[in-house]
Amino acid sequence: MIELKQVTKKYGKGLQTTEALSRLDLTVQKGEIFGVIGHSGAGKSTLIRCMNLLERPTSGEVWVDGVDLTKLNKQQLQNQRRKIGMIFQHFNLLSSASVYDNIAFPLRLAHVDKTQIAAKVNELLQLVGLEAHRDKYPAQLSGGQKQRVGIARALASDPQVLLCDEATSALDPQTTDSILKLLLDINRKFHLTIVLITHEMQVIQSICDRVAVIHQGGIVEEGAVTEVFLKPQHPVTREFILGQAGESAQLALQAPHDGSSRLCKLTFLGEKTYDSILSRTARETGVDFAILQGTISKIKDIPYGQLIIRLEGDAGQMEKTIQKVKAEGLDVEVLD
Ligand SMILES: Nc1ncnc2c1ncn2[C@@H]1O[C@H](COP(=O)(O)OP(=O)(O)OP(=O)(O)O)[C@@H](O)[C@H]1O
Repeated sequence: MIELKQVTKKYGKGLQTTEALSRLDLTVQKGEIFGVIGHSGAGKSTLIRCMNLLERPTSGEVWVDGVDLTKLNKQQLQNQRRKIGMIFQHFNLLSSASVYDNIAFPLRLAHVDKTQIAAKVNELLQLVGLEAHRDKYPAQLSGGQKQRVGIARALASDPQVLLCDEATSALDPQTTDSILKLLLDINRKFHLTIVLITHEMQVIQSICDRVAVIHQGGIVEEGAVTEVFLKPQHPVTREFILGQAGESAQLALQAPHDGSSRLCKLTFLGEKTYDSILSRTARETGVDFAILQGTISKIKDIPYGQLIIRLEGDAGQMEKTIQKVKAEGLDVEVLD
């Protein structure tokens, strides 16, 4: 659906040049929710703004729905952009226009007739749950309501892609959840491809199917959220995930432990999350275990659990335990 090929973006000239993106390749599939995560200055905003040519890449190609946007003239680009909606961290609403008029704005620009506009805006107001607020002005709305207007406006021209530029970063956690839920509903209802950028792993974990980690203008890790989240490879990805698990994982690793014990991290995914594989296996092999840290959560709607345990007992039996739980489908990382 979206393909970036060897995209480089440089800002400034001569000695003042900053290379925000360096020969970056990225593919987003139709209908998926794709997240890009990275620290401040990594190139996230530049990347998402290159996807609709709000920023024109210095070199490289940007393909959306089979068309290379970088090759289009102004009129062709304008037409193609109707397929790509965008929402922003600070909403970018027209402050002197009502909720209704903000949503109607792109339709009026496209010379859609009045009756059709009314029908479409009413439908969108209902979709985002703002029917009761249609005549209010942005200043009279909460942050979450403003973002709902932003979403409705972005959907007015029935786009195939929705780009979300830090869309929940200005919102409190509860409002963030409600906006993420709305994005997920829209994705499922309309099979809309969604690309979002964020610096919060929680956002990726809640709604994304795939994720790319961006660092210094390049993608350092990419894959299904379950893969990247549960088995992070790159140090930057590990930082994001460890940042989330917080202090408790660090404390677990400091537990007393010697040659006659092994520290292991077990990952349970899907239905296995609720299975008693560990105690069953330990009973069979006769080893003991201490649970040092545990998490249970969801990645989108897939449950997962992670345990840091200390196995204690005969070396051979500890090894047998590890092999058995692996054979039962758990992922085991021997930490020490
Ligand atoms: N208009 C600009 N002119 C010059 N340099 C820029 C411009 N926009 C971005 N940059 C630089 O490009 C790099 C990437 O910036 P970008 O805004 O894409 O990162 P980001 O990951 O979105 O950061 P943040 O999370 O802080 O918004 C940074 O070094 C930034 O200073």
